[in-house]
Formats: sequence, structure tokens, C-alpha cells
Amino acid sequence: MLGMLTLKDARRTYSVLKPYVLQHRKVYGGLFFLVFVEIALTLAFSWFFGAITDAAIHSSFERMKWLVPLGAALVLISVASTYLNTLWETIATNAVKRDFSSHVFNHILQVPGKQFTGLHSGDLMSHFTNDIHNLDGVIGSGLIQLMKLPFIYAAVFIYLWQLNWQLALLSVFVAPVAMVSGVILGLLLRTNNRFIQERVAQINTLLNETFHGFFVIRSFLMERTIAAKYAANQQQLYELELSNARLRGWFYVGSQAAASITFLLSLCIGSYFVSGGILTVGALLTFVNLVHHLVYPLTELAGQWAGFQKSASAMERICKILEMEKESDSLPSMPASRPVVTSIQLKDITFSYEGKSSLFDHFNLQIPVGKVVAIVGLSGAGKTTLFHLLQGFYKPQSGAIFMNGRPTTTLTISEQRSFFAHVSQEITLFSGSIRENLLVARQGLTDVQMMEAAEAAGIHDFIAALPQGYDTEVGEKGAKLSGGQRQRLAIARALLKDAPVLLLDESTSALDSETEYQVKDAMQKLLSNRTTTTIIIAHRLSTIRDADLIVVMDKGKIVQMGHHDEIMKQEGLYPRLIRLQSQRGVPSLDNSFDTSVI
Ligand SMILES: Nc1ncnc2c1ncn2[C@@H]1O[C@H](COP(=O)(O)OP(=O)(O)OP(=O)(O)O)[C@@H](O)[C@H]1O
Repeated sequence: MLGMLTLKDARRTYSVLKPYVLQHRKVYGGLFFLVFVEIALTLAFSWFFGAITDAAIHSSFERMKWLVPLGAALVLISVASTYLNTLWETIATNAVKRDFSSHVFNHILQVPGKQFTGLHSGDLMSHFTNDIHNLDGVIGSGLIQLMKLPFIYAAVFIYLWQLNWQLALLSVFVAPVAMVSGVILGLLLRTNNRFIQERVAQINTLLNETFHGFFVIRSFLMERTIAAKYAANQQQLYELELSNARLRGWFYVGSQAAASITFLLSLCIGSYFVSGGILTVGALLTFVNLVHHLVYPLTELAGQWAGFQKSASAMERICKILEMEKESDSLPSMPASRPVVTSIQLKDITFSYEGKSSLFDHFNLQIPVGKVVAIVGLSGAGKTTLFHLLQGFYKPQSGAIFMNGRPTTTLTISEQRSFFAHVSQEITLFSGSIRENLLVARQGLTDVQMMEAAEAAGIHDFIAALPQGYDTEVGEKGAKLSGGQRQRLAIARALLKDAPVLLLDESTSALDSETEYQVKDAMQKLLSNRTTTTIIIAHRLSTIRDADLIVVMDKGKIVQMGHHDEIMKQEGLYPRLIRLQSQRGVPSLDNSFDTSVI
């Protein structure tokens, strides 16, 4: 059962890697050629030792005269072959790993949101820091050795058989012992390696969370707990590595013993043959020198098998990612021109997250184009999910979203996403300068456009006052900026994308009322000459009271819809929320959106 499983894995591993190996077939061809050079050199050197010993015993200086330069030539060929072998193996291994890791990376970039949220960052990291490097066993020296060993075994056996068949036959008896122990070791190592890789992934997750939750850990005095958790994980990893070492240790002890016993037996019986005149001293030297090559391919083959198990369990983990469906055939890209939106409709949408009951059940909504639409509702009502569905991060189980009358299922991911510019609740900035963070929005943006958007987002003056202006580094995830500054940069980035639909999810929540008003005013001016539909999710209801349409949601359902004055007159969630907020003194803005322009 286990054996079958392993053969299946071997097939899977090679079928996944085959295209990458074939891409570098010239280098692999060169390495394969060197396999035969190495076999020829092994036989030639052993023959050389025997020949020069016999020549010395018989004082045959004539023979030695041409044997010495031949020996030098063999050394030169051996040096050249070692150099080329090292170089070509490095090229082959690293080129395959480079191409394959890019493939895995691109695949992850295309995994649909639903599957992606189920993945752990530590697992994902360890695919690249650990698993891909563990593939060496099947693409580098492991693969070459697997190809080389049967040939070297056959060549040496035939050569030794010609020297003395009785001795050759004797050394073959070690074969089954070495092979069986190798296969058992391989299977044991495989399970252990899987545990090690899982543990490394858990450590990566812990490291990720620790460094990202740096201030939370300090504030909650969690240092001891986290340190203990890290130490416990490291201890478990240490124990797993130790049992790996024990397994490998026993295996090498066994291999050494097999090799030494074969060597000693050949030497003893061979010496007996020499004393009987059946074998020359030189031939015995050749024999004991070569007999090692009869034992080591078998133990080595088993060792390579163990290495292969490590690669197979790494491949098993990577394949789980590669088996995930992709949302598009190629990486999406931004279209050259601004798309036009004439209608947006969500029709009969039913959607639930993995393992949860339906959040939306036959949900319908027509979004008026060129207007400002506000979505309000209690936490967990499904407002953010609506944004994710519009952008195709998640797919509804039934129903469809129609853009310009076409269901989004008939659009490419690039087409669907180019309709929207999104400022999400959690702002993500990338390491690099402010300029780099803004210019990711679209290709070919000018400095003037960048500053215009920064101005509209109310962040230009702040940036201009910095010693390095737009070239200031923002730190990892924008750590060197305040929450409000990050939000304003994200708004500027979204404005620069110049998409026909702007999705603002609590995008000004970190701003004070004064700044919020200024940002909205400047945004209106910037957007006044573009047809833009703005959909806002806001908890501060005063900020959306002038919206063209207010959609009130509760548990995935629309419970009220209309203009502020209209729905305030009805009994329902909206007037209740407004009353609650005014009782609590949530600031209300007299000058909110002028909805005629955006
Ligand atoms: N990735 C996810 N996997 C599983 N459930 C999710 C996921 N994201 C959201 N949910 C659940 O879906 C529901 C709606 O979440 P959503 O974020 O859309 O609400 P929301 O109205 O935007 O809330 P808030 O105002 O608090 O941001 C919640 O019950 C939430 O727990």
C-alpha cells in the first residue's frame, strides 16, 4: 500500500516537474554524458592502479613510461569532468527551481479569494523557503545519481566478473540487504519529513504573526507566552530532526558495515587467490578498489530514495496549491483605456462562505450609474462581501452580477476588476516610497497626475513637507505613517486607477471630521469631469446623508432603500441608527457630499 502510494507520488512529482526539466534538456544531456565519463574514469582508474602495480612488481619501466602520462591525462579529464558536473548541476537545479517557483507564485496570485482565505501565510512562505529547496532530491544530484547508479553497478559488475567471477558473485549478496533497508528507511524518513515541514510552516506562521502583531504583543504583555510557544515549536523541530538523524545514522552504519564486510571478504579471498597464482597483485588491487562500487550504488540508491521521499513530501504540499483552481488562465492586466460602465446589477445572488449558512439569499440590487450610493447596516450585514462579489474575489453560488448587461462570468478577470477602484477597510501599502505606492495604480502616470490625486486625497501638503517628499519610504505595510495618512494614500491610489466605479469601504474612518470634509470636497472637484459611480460603506451616517441612494442592509438583506429624507420617514433600521448616533453625539457634517458631481 505504502509502496504503491510512493510510486504514484513519483509519477506525480515527475509529471509536474517534467516540463521544467525538459526546458533545460541540453544541460541535463550534458550531465547524462558526464555519467558515462565518470563510469569510464572509475574503471580506468582502477585498471590503472592494477596496471601500474603490476608494472612496478615486474620492473617494467617501458610500460610505466606510457602509464604515467596516461594517469596524468586521466586526472585532467577527471578534474574537467568534476568542474563541469558541479557547474551544470547547479545550472540545472537552480534553473528548474527558479522556473517552478515562479509558476507556483503565479498560481497563488490566481487562486480565487474563497480558497486563498483558507490558506496560512506561514504555509505559503514555507513552500518557497523550504519545500521548493527540498526538491533537489528529484531535480539535481538526486536525479543524476538515480540515473547513474544502475549504469555504474552494471559496468563495474561486468568488469569484475571478467577479473574473477567468484569474487564478483560474492559481492552481489549484499544487494538485497542494502536495497530492503534503504526502502524501509525511505518510508520512515518520509513520514518524519512531512512532520518537519509542517512544523517549519507553523514556525513561519508564528514568526509572521509575531512581527506583524508586535505592538499588540507588547501591549498585552504576551512576550512570555509567545517566547514559550516559539521555544516549544523549536524543541519539537529539534526532536524531529534528531529522529531523522538517528534513522539516517543507522542506515549509514548498515551501509558502512556492508561495504567493509564485502571489502574484507574480497581482500581475504582475493589474497588467497593471489597466493595460489590465480590472481595477480595488481588485479587484486583493481578488484578491492572497484568492489566498493558494487556496494555503494545499492546503498546510495537507497539513500537517494530517502532523499526522494523528502522531495515527494515537499511536492505533495506544493501540489495541494497547484491543484487549486485558478480564476484566470493568465495573470490579469490593466486595459489601456478607461472602461465605460452603463449599468450595474446584482441579480438573484445567493452566496455563502465555506462551511457557513447563506449570507445572501436571492439578493437583488440595481446600482444607479454615475451616482453616489451608500451602503449602511450593522456589523456583519454583508456590506464588504458585496464589494468582494462585485470585484469577483468571490463567486456567488447562484445568480449573477451584470455589468453593462453582461454577466461577469463572461468577462475576463482583467475586465471585471478594471471597472472598480477599491479602498478597503484594511489599508495595504507596499514597502517602498510614497511615489512607488501611488504609481502602482496605473501605468504611464505622470508626476502631475500623482500630485493631483494626492491633493484630492488631502495628503499632498503632508508629503511635500517631508524632507524626501514623494521619495519617502513608507516602511513595511506603511508602518511609518499614521492610520489617517495611510487611508489618504490609499484614496489617492484609488483615484489614480481612474476606474468608473469607486468603492470606498470605511475609507475615511481614521480621519477627523475636518479632514474628512476637506478630502471629500477635493475628491468632488477631481471627479467632476469624470463619470464615476461611487459606492460608499460608512458607519458615520452623517457622512452619507446626501447620497443619491442609501441601501440599508441587515443580515444579507436589503431592509430599506431610498434617499435620506425618504427612509427617515419610515420605521426601520436606518432612522434607528441615526437616532442612536445622534444620542451618542457622533459628529454630523452639514457640508457632506455634493452628490451632483460624483
Ligand atoms: N473570509 C470569510 N470567511 C468566512 N466568513 C466570512 C469571511 N468574511 C466575512 N465573513 C462573514 O460574513 C459575514 C459578513 O461579513 P462582511 O465583512 O461582509 O460584513 P460587513 O457588513 O462588511 O461588516 P463590518 O461592518 O463589520 O465590516 C460576517 O458574518 C462574517 O463573519
